[in-house]
Amino acid sequence: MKEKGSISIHTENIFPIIKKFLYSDNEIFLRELVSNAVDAVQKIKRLAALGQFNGEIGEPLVEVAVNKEAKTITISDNGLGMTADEIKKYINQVAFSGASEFVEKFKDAKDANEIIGKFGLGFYSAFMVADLVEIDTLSYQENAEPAKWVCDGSTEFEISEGSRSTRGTTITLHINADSEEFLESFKLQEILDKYGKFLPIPIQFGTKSIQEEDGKDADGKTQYKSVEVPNIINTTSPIWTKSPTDLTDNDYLDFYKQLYPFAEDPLFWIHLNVDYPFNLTGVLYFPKLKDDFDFQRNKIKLFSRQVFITDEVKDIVPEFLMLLHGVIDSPDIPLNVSRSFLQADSNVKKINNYITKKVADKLDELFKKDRKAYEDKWNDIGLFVKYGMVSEEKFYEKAKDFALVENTENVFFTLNEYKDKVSPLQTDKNGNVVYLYATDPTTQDTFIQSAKKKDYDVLLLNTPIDTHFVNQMEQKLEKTLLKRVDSGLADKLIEKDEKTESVLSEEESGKIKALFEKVITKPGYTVEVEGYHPEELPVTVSMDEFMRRMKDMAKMGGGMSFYGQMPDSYKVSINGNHKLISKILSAKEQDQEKLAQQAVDLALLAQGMLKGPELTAFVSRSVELI
Ligand SMILES: Nc1ncnc2c1ncn2[C@@H]1O[C@H](COP(=O)(O)OP(=O)(O)OP(=O)(O)O)[C@@H](O)[C@H]1O
Repeated sequence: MKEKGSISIHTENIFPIIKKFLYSDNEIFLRELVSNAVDAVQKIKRLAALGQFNGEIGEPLVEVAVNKEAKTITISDNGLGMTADEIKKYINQVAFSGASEFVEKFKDAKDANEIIGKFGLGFYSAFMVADLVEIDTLSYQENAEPAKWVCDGSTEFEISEGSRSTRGTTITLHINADSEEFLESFKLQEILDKYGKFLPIPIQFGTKSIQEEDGKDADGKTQYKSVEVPNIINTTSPIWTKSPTDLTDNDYLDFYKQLYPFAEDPLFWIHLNVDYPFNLTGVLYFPKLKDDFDFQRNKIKLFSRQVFITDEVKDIVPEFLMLLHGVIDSPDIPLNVSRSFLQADSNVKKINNYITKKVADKLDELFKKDRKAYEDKWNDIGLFVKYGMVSEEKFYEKAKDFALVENTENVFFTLNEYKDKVSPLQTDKNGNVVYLYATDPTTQDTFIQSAKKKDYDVLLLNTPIDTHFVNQMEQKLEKTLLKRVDSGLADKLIEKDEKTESVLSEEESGKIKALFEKVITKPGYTVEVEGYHPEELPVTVSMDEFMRRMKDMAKMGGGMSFYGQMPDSYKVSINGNHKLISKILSAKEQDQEKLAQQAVDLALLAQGMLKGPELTAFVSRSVELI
């Protein structure tokens, strides 16, 4: 048997094109060939199970070997093998209509995956690293003859009698000069670890030495000897392929360590398992939110039938869950196609919804089962939950029942509980319930205390996501306003019908206003004199809630850049009923300004806004006044 022929495509030579486009990702050749080998072994097992193959299957095995001298890498399997006709059918008839279309379509392609998957070119990725590829194969079929296929990367191939005497396939790659790095064992080991750690068939790569017991010495101590054993690089049944009922917490924790050896133990996990309307299994872990660096490094890994594909899971996993860790395995995700396709793919949307729902269900379960434990974890999971609530409507609907808010006394409430708690005292004259919140309890302490004096409650909303969360709550919760505790005096924040009358006459108010306007020389400050409770602060400086929020959003890149550019504007509220104000009014003319200045500086100081030369001037004026 000897035959020559042309690979059926219309243009001369696709391989230089493949090489050119695929070069950046060339390590995936090993993923493609090893997964073909795994498929072949799984197929023979299936044929045997179906009674269509009655011979010995033997121990399923895929072997990867490298020969540095000969500059070859071989991938052998004891799978179903191919006949010469099958080689012609599966290997030669490259599944695309023409190289010209191919070139046209993918001239801008950056990602090898895009091309390989689209055209069923897995096997041809071998030519990214080899300038000669051989297939030596013996089919499982009765009386099959071994066949050999050789191709040098042109469209010419040669089929002849093969040399394999046992069922299966050996692919030999003659590595090209540019790809000699792949002849290093450590490099191959690294690639195998990356893509093949959880393949379902044992993958052997050389041997390794282990210590084995070897009798006892004269003193009765156990002796050891070193023995060479096959180096199997993978775990064939990773936990996500098992049923949750067969797994213990330790199994999940061990697996987590295997995935992320340097990460701290996760908080909890979710086992995903669905087979309709799409196939998906996996385990998602909620990590502890300690180290930003870990987030960047440890990502969800995406597998397709236990072959690692990528850890770029954007579009498949909802964005707010990208901070989770773990694995997702689905043969239904079109892994090899372009991003725009992914976004439009309905399976991907369903998967996205499914994961969102599972995560919500799990959180709901934890919340209901052990509220205390859930609260203890809130600092870590709150970020996911809030992020999810602001970014996914469907998630909000579920999460509103188990999302927590924490007040400045570190007590947790659900949104409904909080509403019930504060409604009686914190409803304003228009029927709006006003939630007060602090973003920085240390610098906002004066205002928190002033709110507490009125028995108002203050929430702690001090994480980066809270700026958005505050807006979200205001939009979603009926007749509810959120005001940062330092955006005005408590009396002003929650306006009630009963008004404290100012003890100052109109003339006195005007005098005070003019005096303070004179001492405040900075632009953007407006002065207002009103009658608040005498116990309230004499002078407060605040920024309007709306303006400050918009500016915060602009800072975070929330698309409010218009507000970001507006100059800062502050309101100086003078409490006409405070005795300090009466004192200023009755002070000697020359002292009035000094006292007013001092009162303003104290207000700025309380807000952490008094800095530099102004702070220095304040200190020396204080000394003088004492
Ligand atoms: N080791 C092997 N043993 C038996 N058949 C093989 C082997 N490698 C490849 N084949 C056959 O060649 C075909 C083409 O392989 P190729 O990798 O190009 O595409 P694929 O595996 O069908 O798709 P893809 O790799 O893109 O997912 C396979 O479908 C299979 O029938």
